[in-house]
Amino acid sequence: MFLVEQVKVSERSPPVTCLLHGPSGSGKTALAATIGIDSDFPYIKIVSAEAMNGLQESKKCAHITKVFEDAYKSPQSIVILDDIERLLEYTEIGPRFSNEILQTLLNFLKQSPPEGSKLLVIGTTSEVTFLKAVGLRKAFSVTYSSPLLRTEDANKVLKQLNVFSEDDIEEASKALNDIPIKQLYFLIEMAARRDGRSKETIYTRKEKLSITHFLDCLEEVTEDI
Ligand SMILES: Nc1ncnc2c1ncn2[C@@H]1O[C@H](COP(=O)(O)OP(=O)(O)OP(=O)(O)O)[C@@H](O)[C@H]1O
Repeated sequence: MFLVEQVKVSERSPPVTCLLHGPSGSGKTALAATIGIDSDFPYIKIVSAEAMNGLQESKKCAHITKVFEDAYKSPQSIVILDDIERLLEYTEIGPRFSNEILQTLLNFLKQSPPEGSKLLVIGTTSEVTFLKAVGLRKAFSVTYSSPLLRTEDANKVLKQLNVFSEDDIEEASKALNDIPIKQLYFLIEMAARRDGRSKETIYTRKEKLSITHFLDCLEEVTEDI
């Protein structure tokens, strides 16, 4: 929430910009959304590849422009640029991306909002090297790396979720290291299915998850990688 406070006290200047980078599924979008929800800003908008699906390049630029222009009408706003590499239509093979969308984003990251309007831009990416190569990374004033879960982090998440018995929480977390939080949820849900239970039953803590099934699922998923 430091970022939100920084926007509130900022004088008229370029927008406060923060890039969250890290592996896919490590919680970047969730963190950006939480910052938006916890702020009391009247305008919060997520620009995502899903929302622009099927649009031509020029229409995508127009969509992004509209989001920023609407933000400028609000005294305090947050624009989340989710999965920037996907917004830029980046493909590793080639590599290819949309220069028109890149220039549109660079323009809004550098441009000062009009007087009376304060803006926080949060970008997320799993492809920070690509962003660096096209000059987008340095357009953000702050960068934050979203980490994988280590054993002690997994332990905290499992304690909160409370899907295992106490002893099993310790055993499960010892088996986990350096995994994205999304993969932890995936494993829990996979183990629940194998147990013949719905994920709702597990998450609502009506029944505990079998550690044996969980560890089997972990082994299978790790083998697949
Ligand atoms: N702090 C958290 N506590 C609980 N669940 C979380 C947390 N952060 C993320 N999650 C969950 O983990 C999953 C993945 O999170 P998210 O989509 O934010 O990752 P991401 O890094 O943006 O992934 P991608 O790069 O693939 O878009 C989501 O289902 C989300 O609800």
